[in-house]
Amino acid sequence: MISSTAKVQVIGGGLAGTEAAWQVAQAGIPVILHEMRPIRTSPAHHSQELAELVCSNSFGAMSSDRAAGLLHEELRRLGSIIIQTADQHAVPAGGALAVDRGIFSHQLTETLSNHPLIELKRSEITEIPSEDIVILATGPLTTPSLAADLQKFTGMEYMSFFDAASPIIVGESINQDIAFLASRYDKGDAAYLNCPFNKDQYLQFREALCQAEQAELKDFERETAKFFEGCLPIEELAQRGEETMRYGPLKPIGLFDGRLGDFREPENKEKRPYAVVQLRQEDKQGQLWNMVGFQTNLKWGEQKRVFRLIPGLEKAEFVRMGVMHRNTFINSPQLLDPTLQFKIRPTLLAAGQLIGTEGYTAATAGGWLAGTNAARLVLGLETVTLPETMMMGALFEFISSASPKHFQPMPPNFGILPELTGKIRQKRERYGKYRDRALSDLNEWQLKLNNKQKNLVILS
Ligand SMILES: Cc1cc2nc3c(=O)[nH]c(=O)nc-3n(C[C@H](O)[C@H](O)[C@H](O)COP(=O)(O)OP(=O)(O)OC[C@H]3O[C@@H](n4cnc5c(N)ncnc54)[C@H](O)[C@@H]3O)c2cc1C
Repeated sequence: MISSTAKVQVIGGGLAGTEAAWQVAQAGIPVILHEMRPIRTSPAHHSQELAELVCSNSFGAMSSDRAAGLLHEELRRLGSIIIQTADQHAVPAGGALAVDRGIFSHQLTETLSNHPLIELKRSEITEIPSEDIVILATGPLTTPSLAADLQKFTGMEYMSFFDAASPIIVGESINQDIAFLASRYDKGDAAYLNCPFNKDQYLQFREALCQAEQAELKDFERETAKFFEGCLPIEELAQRGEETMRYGPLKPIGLFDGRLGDFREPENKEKRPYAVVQLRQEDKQGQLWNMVGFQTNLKWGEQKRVFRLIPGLEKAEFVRMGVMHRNTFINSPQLLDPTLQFKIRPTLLAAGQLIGTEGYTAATAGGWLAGTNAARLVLGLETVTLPETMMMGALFEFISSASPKHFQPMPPNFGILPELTGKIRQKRERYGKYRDRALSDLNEWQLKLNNKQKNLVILS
């Protein structure tokens, strides 16, 4: 039962919903945040904490000359609780903003639970509340009953693709006589554990991956199975060709075991690995490591058998196995305004992967915008779109990993500029131009936003 006194309700306590609820509360407005876990869990989540990171623990490149880094910086300046908390609990990740996921999510849960204007309710919402200002942030694994109600409300079919998560390994079970610490091109700290293959080992491993048994997809899923090109299962990559993994997650370039000498010395050339599996630190203590780019749909027993063929992982103990599942999203360009309000009901907003944005940082940016606009609706203020520079950041983060077909579901101004699809080099050049004026534009925009808000808060 939904309280009739609530002004704003946020459904879903993932990255988008957590950010959205915080922005509403920080604007001085009471908000109910509905999160179904642990009453009901999803196929990808493992805890009952808010803002759980379901696969990698990385928010992407940190540097503000990269799309993700620019978005981080913009969100930081806009008071994002997600980015602020990520900064506090960062772990070494060679130029990326990666976090200790357990502490990160736990602290966000505590922070939101202790906010006097946030009421955290642990229950599944099965219908879109008809009253109040509502933000839908239930993510790619929105429960079937709410999804059915949303479909009824919009009158539109969902879109979907398949996505997968990588396994996590106990650090002590990794053979560190074989695995070596290094970041690619020695950038930043030596933050990754790298498991090196020679050519024979690589070919055997690929063969085992191609032969391994996959978990069953349901019939209707098999028919429609479209993978997300930025997050392909490792066995799918293995099947695409002998070299595919070596140009993808097993890329050896820039990685050398310093214990073997200086990589610049010609006699050490043949000691360079043929392929490398990278492990990224999961927690501050370095007790857990996730397998970078090892999303998989193999049966769990097969994952253990095949991944233990990786040099250094012969005795690996897994605390989490890889999983694959269907992601659902709505046709945002048709349904939403760039303010993330539904065209047919402006008091209903949506954010996060449910609207087709991909990645932790883009979900956070959408949550920030939906929360800001929900607050502005309560305050009687005009709703806003993301500043152009931030849209560019969102766009570029999104396209750096997505295939063109996934642009479609993004709302018009939240990262869709059709002329920018494809052609990575061209995108990068254009991005450079935007980056240069990004942060100063943001300051101006923020000032305008604050002034408007201040005036109206005083008036109301
Ligand atoms: C398996 C998988 C792997 C991924 N890997 C990565 C990655 O490595 N890096 C990256 O940047 N991005 C990754 N993504 C994408 C990224 O997770 C999402 O973009 C981001 O988490 C989306 O945030 P969100 O808030 O929209 O959804 P979520 O984080 O999924 O949050 C939605 C929340 O809503 C809750 N919920 C659902 N239905 C209901 C309901 N009816 N009532 C109440 N609560 C409900 C869920 O329990 C959940 O807590 C991955 C996604 C998946 C699914």
